This record gives sequence, structure tokens and C-alpha cells, in this order.
Amino acid sequence: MSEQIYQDALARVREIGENAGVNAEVIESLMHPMRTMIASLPVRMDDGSTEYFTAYRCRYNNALGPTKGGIRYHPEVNQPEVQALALWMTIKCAVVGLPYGGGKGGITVDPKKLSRMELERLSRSYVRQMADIISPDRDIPAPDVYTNERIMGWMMDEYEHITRQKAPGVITGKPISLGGSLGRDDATGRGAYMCILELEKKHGWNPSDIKVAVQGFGNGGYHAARLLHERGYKIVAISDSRGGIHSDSGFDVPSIYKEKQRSRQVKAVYCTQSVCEQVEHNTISNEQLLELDVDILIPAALDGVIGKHNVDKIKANYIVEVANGPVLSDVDAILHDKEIHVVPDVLANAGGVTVSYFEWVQNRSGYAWDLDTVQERLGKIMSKSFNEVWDLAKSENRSMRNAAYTLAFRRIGEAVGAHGTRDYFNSSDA
Ligand SMILES: NC(=O)C1=CN([C@@H]2O[C@H](COP(=O)(O)OP(=O)(O)OC[C@H]3O[C@@H](n4cnc5c(N)ncnc54)[C@H](OP(=O)(O)O)[C@@H]3O)[C@@H](O)[C@H]2O)C=CC1
Ligand SMILES: O=C(O)CCC(=O)C(=O)O
Repeated sequence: MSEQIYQDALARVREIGENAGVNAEVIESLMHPMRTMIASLPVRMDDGSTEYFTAYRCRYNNALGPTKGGIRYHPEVNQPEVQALALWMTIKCAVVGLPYGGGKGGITVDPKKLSRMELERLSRSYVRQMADIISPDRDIPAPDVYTNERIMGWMMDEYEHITRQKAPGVITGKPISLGGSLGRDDATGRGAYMCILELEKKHGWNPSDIKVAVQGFGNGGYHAARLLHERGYKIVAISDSRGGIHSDSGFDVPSIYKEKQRSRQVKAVYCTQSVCEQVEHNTISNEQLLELDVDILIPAALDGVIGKHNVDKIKANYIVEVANGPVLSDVDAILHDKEIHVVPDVLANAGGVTVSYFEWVQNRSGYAWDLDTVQERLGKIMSKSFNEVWDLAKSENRSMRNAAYTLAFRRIGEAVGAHGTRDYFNSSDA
């Protein structure tokens, strides 16, 4: 996660923005984050000492609504990365038509080294520092890498403690018992799966002929792999932070998940009810996984994994970006020329924020939807958004990323215009 990622994200906005048919001032406004708050979080450790962690929350742009985006816990979190992630949230929410701007947060920490109590104190400390900028109408966090519903529950609880009122809409991805939505747990992977179903229709694919490699086996990667496996796609490679496994005959995803839950590692196993047995496979690195000869490559871990250093070795026909920012901008044109099609992050992983939006709507109305309603509405938004992007890409010979950004810029531009004559670019920190 290089600090260059933000410059890379800006370069892409500038390049695509030039041909999007949008006022240059709108594109310029996207080159500047509205506000990034940096805080030091003092945390009492279990041994009685105090450690300080650096935390960020960026509210990037709120032309379309309150800012929205996850909170990442990772040792390499830094300000430029958080800003890049917040910029992508701004574009993503516009691509799928949500009434949100973009934000993102993070803490520079290795959460695997903290005890549960330390993690809870850290998470509560984050909310104490950020309480002035988050709120159900202003900035609404959610989970991202190495954060989860339990952490969202602690954060909501801390916020309610500070404001002395119930405020479930301040954060999404919460436990169901605290106002979370059914269907948020697998929404990111399901949204990507729904994009692949659209591709399946367009190309007339037979799922059992399609080989898929998935990098990252967390919330996004696991559910995408599980749903594709259930439909009959061949999941030939899976990895986590320690490396990956590969077999051309495909893996049984539920078995691998069961073993990952048990041992914390991705292992090539097939499990019956009582026992998991090893199956034939190769052990591969995360770099090798990206270079496999597959039909669909799903990077679902971290940003910047495909760039000039490896683009010549990429063999997949489709890259479906479940991770945010896995492909660097300087290889967009190379991939387009090689006819390696990218379903961009701002579309492919938008299922997560879409169901977060549903959660927020449910919290505000005080009425919980059933799972069928959530999934049906997610399906409608994903299918409509996918086809809008696809149609623009086909009709104007743009890449899908270019088309998605173009649609987003136009929507943001319309909102900026509709805000009126006030000097929008200098104010509006609502
Ligand atoms: N959660 C969400 O709702 C959304 C997530 N995303 C994006 O999806 C991506 C993954 O997020 P999410 O699934 O939530 O995160 P999780 O924390 O649930 O899982 C992360 C996964 O990535 C693996 N991983 C970590 N580092 C590496 C590495 N260097 N190489 C390969 N794998 C690695 C982890 O391995 P291990 O298990 O060994 O730690 C884990 O399997 C991120 O880019 C995130 O921004 C996008 C939209 C929404
Ligand atoms: O669910 C959300 O609000 C945001 C999820 C997120 O951080 C993302 O889409 O990258």
C-alpha cells in the first residue's frame, strides 16, 4: 500500500475527467479532499502501558449526500491511502446512484497483535476522537479490511454514549441485534457475483467452463468465491495474507472456509461432516495467483497489486475488482489494449455500500426488511448499474472503468450545479 496510491487515483480522475463532458471545475473539485482528520489514539494496553495509534477519517466530497465509507485497521494505513479510498467511495456511490458522498477512515495498527479488550478500547477511542465529524446525517462509517460487525457495534455504542441518544444510523455493518441489516454480511461478494451473472448472460457462459482465481479470503473474497462455487464456477485458486493454493480441477469453497475458520489458514482440503482431508494442489504465492491462466481474476485483498511490474504476465480475460484499487492507473490503457476487461471496484464491490445504505434507511425508518427484500433490491441496483456502465462502454468504446467514472462525474456535476450559486467549492462542510 504505497503512499503513491492517492496520486495514482488523482491521475486517473484527471485523465478520465478530460473526456467525460463535465465542467472542469467539477473535476478539479474531485482533486481536493474536503477534510481529513488525523488523530492520535491513546490506548491502555492489557499490561498497563499506554500505546498511541495514528487514526484518520477523510470526508472527501459531499455533493451527493452525507459522506460514507469504511474504516480500515492495517499496519500500512496512511493518509494518502485513506484519501484515495475516500475518493473511490465518492465515485462508487455516484455510480450506483446512492444519496451519499465519499469518506473513509483507518488506523495504522496490526489488529492481529491486539487482545480483544485492546481492540475494543482502540475502537472506542477512534469514535471519541472522530465524534465531531461522524453522525447519521454527516459521515457514516462501516467495515473495511480487518474491521467487522463486532467493531461496528462497539463504535455505535461509544457514539451513543457520547451523544446520550440512540443513533443506529451513525454506522452500518452492525450486528443485527443492534440494528444491522440482514444481507450486509455477504453484500460485497454478492454484488460482485451479481456483476459476474450479468457477464454470464452477455457471453452465454457455462459456469463449469469458467476458471476463477480469488486473491484474499475475507469478507469480500470469501462470499464472492462461495456464491460462484454454488453456481458451478470452478474456483481454481484462493489465497490469504500467507499465500495461496491452486488446482485446475477446482476447490470446494465451503471446506476451505471451514478449515480457515479453524486454523486461520487457507488449506487445500475437502471436508466431510467429521473430517477435513488434504486434496491435490500446488502452493502458490499471491503474486503467482495474479498470473494464473484463468477466465476471471478476483483481487479481493489490497490495492496496487497489478501495475507495470506484472501487467505483461496477467492472463485472465476479466478482472473483477472486489478490492479497492487493485489495478494501478498506468496500466488501464495496457489492459484495455490487451482486451483484458476490468469490472472496476467502483461497480464490482458496490454491493457492500448499497446494503449499508439499506441498513441506514431501515435505521431511519425504524422498520427492518427481510432478507429477500434486501437481496432483491440489491439485485435491481447492481443489474441496472452494471448495464448502464456496460452500455456506455460499448457505445463509446470506453473501458468499463472509464464508463463508470464518466457516469459518476456527470451525476456529481449535476448535483454541484443543482446546489446553486453559492460558492460550493469553498464551503458546504455539512
Ligand atoms: N468489507 C466490505 O464491505 C468491503 C470491502 N471492500 C474491499 O475489499 C477488500 C478486502 O476487504 P475485506 O474482504 O472486507 O477484508 P477482510 O479483512 O475481511 O479480509 C481481508 C482478506 O485479505 C487477505 N489479505 C491481507 N493481506 C493480503 C495480501 N497481502 N495478499 C493477499 N491477501 C491478503 C486477508 O488474509 P488473512 O485472513 O490471512 O488476514 C483476508 O483474507 C479491500 O480492498 C476492501 O477495501 C470493498 C467494498 C466493501
Ligand atoms: O459499507 C459502506 O458504507 C462502505 C464500504 C466500503 O468501505 C467500500 O465500499 O469500500
